[in-house]
Amino acid sequence: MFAANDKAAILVEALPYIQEFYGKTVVVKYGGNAMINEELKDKVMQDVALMKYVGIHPVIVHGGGPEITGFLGKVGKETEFISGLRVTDEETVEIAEMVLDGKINSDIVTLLNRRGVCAVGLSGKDANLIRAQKKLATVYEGEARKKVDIGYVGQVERIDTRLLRDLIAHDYIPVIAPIGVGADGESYNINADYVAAEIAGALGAEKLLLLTDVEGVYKDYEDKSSFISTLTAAEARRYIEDGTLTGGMIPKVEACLRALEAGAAKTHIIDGRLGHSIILELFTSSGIGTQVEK
Ligand SMILES: Nc1ncnc2c1ncn2[C@@H]1O[C@H](COP(=O)(O)OP(=O)(O)O)[C@@H](O)[C@H]1O
Ligand SMILES: CC(=O)N[C@@H](CCC(=O)OP(=O)(O)O)C(=O)O
Repeated sequence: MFAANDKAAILVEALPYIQEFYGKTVVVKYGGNAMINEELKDKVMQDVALMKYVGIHPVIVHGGGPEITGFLGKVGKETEFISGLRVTDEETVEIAEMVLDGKINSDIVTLLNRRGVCAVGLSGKDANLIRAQKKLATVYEGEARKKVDIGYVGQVERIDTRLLRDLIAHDYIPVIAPIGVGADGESYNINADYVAAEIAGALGAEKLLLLTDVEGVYKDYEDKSSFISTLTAAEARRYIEDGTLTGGMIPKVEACLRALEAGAAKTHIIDGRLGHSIILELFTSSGIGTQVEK
């Protein structure tokens, strides 16, 4: 265990960060692949509660890809991803909404509330929070790229932040499921990274933290010594085009770039498998993960 002086040093190390982030908004994207077990989930909830109690305004956007895949499997439906996005027919969007809004969102709200904060669950349909339209997937083939129709997959058209700002002003923690609403009331399945990015941008968040199941970004995914701690926008774009980044890392890095462009100050991709990764990133001088910069 730590000696008393070491314990005090840890708290004192956090002080400048607590001062810096006091009163600021931090958007946390909690991905399905980082929801590994109950113990780890509770550590995320503790981190969020701690943020709240030191005066930061946390906003949670969650995913749940693996759980959606599990439910689709139970009803005999195959899952296909194109460039990190789920191909979503009418039945799939219904199941995705049920799993994300009906199950995962409510589970997170319950866990957070048990940690002594007041969380409020929302889908993007509530108060028209997330207006969406159809998104086509981009497939990169060397120099060429093509657009593919993947069904009820949405892209954010507009975030209406009024409800979020009201909730934050009254000390509630918004917990948001990545379902958008179209012009005719139809539901769109949106990758949670993109939703988190738009929300972080619209709220002018101090930070966007994307929790995932890797340490961060690697130049060569097979070589763990090629870890990148800071990625510039130009490098990020090059790595998407040249295939350095594949699958779910594409929306994640794109989300960071979009959040920066839309008004967020800093973005980080961090390892959600590591207990207390949020407070390690926020309150220690070394930080963790990959920071994506403008
Ligand atoms: N260059 C890369 N560096 C790190 N991860 C990468 C890279 N290229 C692809 N990936 C993949 O991206 C995945 C993270 O995306 P994803 O599985 O969608 O996470 P989440 O469910 O947290 O949103 C990693 O598990 C890894 O397999
Ligand atoms: C269009 C699209 O791919 N939507 C995602 C939404 C959930 C999500 O983003 O979950 P993770 O953060 O756990 O990956 C999906 O259907 O899996």
